[in-house]
Amino acid sequence: MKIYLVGGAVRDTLLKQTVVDKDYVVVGSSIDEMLAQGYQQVGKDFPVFLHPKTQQEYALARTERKTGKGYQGFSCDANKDVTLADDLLRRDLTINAIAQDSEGKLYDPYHGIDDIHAKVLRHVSDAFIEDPLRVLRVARFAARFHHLGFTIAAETLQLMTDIANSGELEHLTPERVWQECDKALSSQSPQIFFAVLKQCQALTVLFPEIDALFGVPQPAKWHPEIDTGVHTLMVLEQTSLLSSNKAVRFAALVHDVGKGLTPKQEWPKHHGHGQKGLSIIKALCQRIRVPNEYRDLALLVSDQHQNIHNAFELRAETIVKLFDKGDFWRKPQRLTELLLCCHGDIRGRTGFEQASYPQAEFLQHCYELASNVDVQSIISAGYQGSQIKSQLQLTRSETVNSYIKQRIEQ
Ligand SMILES: Nc1ccn([C@@H]2O[C@H](COP(=O)(O)OP(=O)(O)OP(=O)(O)O)[C@@H](O)[C@H]2O)c(=O)n1
Ligand SMILES: [Mg+2]
Repeated sequence: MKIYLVGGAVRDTLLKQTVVDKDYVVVGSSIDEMLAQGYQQVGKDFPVFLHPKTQQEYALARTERKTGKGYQGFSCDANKDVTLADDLLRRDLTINAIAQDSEGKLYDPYHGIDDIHAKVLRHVSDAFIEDPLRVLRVARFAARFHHLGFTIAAETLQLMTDIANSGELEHLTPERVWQECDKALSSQSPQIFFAVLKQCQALTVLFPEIDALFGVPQPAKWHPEIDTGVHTLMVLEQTSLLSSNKAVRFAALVHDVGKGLTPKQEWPKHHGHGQKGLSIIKALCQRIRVPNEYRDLALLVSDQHQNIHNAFELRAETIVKLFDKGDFWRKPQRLTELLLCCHGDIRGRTGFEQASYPQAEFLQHCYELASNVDVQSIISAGYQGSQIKSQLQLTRSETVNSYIKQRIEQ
């Protein structure tokens, strides 16, 4: 048998990127032989094993044939005669179909190295369409390598569009969709993931809530880019530049989904869109199993972003109530996360990419002052039971109020 390093590790080395995990392909072996050598089989449907010591993934070279719908409808053949070239042929992209032997020699029958130099994401063969998850994978690689200048080959984008239009994406499990989305959110340019899904018509199937924002206008005075879908991806881009926190990026993505519900006759205004968005966000998060931590921040951002933009017009009492509602006394980082999204929202407009956001500093200062109010002194002053809470709120509001007055006088 012969073992080759394959996939991400070879690609990322050639791209001079950090190698995350190592995948190996084993040619000329069998399940029994692998087990006899101490490898542990992990794949139920695929002959994939873990190395007894390193725990890295070793897969028998295989060919695949689609037998049913979705991710699981595969039958695979991993007999001893399957060659390296056969195995590489069934892989998604040419840049992922380069193998390297233990001496460092590269095997590249489908010209992945040329595509690395040309910065092209190109499918290897027609087998591409057999796995609908690849639509999401390619969108994710486009997001991950966007800063290096990578684009998707026209023929590959066409195949992705064909898959999207075939209805195959509907068979992907919610967990797989979220897994790809979550990885895309940690890439350098998450907005490209969604832009690519839009381009190949997969967005309407996978994220109809986001797709619905394209073609919805906003007032040109505040939004020179006008289109809400365009704005949404700009906000995701700008927020991602401000923060690598995936929950923050997700909240940025969905902050304006409520605008998709505005009746046409009210366009380009979107009264109360932040509150209208809440039910959409809840349904989206339930559908694709978004973690609660992401969902809760997204709900907060949708609900509060307009309020936060208007921070300088808010009364002290309203500001303190906002801190209560967001549970910031227990989770101070949530205020920071909310403010990052709001800053990204302001920057995610044509011509505002460098805008500062004084509301953030202002509210952070209000928060610090309010959280310094000492509960103990309220208790010592003789307040009891529910009085403590209302007195605490009152004192916090007074503290914030004197800061506001002092700011205005300056
Ligand atoms: N749906 C899929 C999943 C994986 N692969 C192949 O299996 C390899 C390993 O898959 P994976 O570890 O998921 O991706 P990597 O390309 O290694 O990228 P990463 O660095 O994210 O692990 C890929 O390179 C690709 O050759 C594929 O062709 N089709
Ligand atoms: Mg890998």
